[in-house]
Amino acid sequence: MEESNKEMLMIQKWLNQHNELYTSATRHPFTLSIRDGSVDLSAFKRWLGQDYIFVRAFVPFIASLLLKAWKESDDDSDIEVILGGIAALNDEVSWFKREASKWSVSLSSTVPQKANLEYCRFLESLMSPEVDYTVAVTAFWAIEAVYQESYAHCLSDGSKTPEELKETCQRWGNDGFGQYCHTLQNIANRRLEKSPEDIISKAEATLMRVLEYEVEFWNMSRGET
Ligand SMILES: Cc1ncc(CO)c(N)n1
Repeated sequence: MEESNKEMLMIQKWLNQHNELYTSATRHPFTLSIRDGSVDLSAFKRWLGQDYIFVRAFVPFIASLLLKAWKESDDDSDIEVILGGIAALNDEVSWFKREASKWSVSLSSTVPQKANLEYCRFLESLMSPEVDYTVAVTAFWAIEAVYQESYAHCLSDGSKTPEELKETCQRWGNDGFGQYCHTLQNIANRRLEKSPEDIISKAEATLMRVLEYEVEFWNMSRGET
C-alpha cells in the first residue's frame, strides 16, 4: 500500500480503491440525465414511487442504528446525529406524498420492483443484532452520501436541471445535507480506526454492497424489471 494511504482515513482510502464503483453510483446515467435536462419524466416518476417504498424501509433501519449506537457507541453525540436523521425522514415521507401528488404518481398502487425488494431485504439484514454498529453506521453514511453526491451534481455549475425537478435535487443536494453526510463519515472513520480487522473488512464489503444496490436502484428507473 502506498505511503499516503497509511495516514489516510479508512473511508477516503476505500473511495480511492473503489472509485469506479463509487462513480457508477454517484454519476449514474439517470441523475446525469436530470443534470443535462434530458431526463425522461416517466423514468423520474418510476424512481419517485420506488424511492418512497425504500424510504419507508429505511425508517426501521435507522431506528435499529439508533439502538446499536445506544448499546455500542463510545460517543454519546452519535445518538443525536442519528436522531437528526430520523427527524429528517419524518419530513421526507410527507415530501414524497406531496411530490407524488404533484406528478400524479399513486404511491399506494406502486409495486416494489425487484431491485428495490433486494435492497430493502439487504437493509433488513443490517438490522440484525449480529451486525456491528461500526458496519451499520458505515452503511448509513454510504446510503446518504450516494444521494448527496448524485443530486448535488445536478445543482452544480453547468447543470441544466429542469425547474420542476430542482426541489427534488435540493432535497438531497443541499449543503446542510452535505454537512450531515460529513458528520456520518467522521463517525464511521472514528469507529473504523478502533476496529479489529474482521469488522473493517465487513464494513468495506458492506460499503461495496450498498454501492452496487444503489446502481441497481438507479437502473430500475429505466423500467426494466
Ligand atoms: C435508494 C436510496 N438510497 C439513498 C437514499 C437517501 O436517503 C434514498 N432516499 N434512496
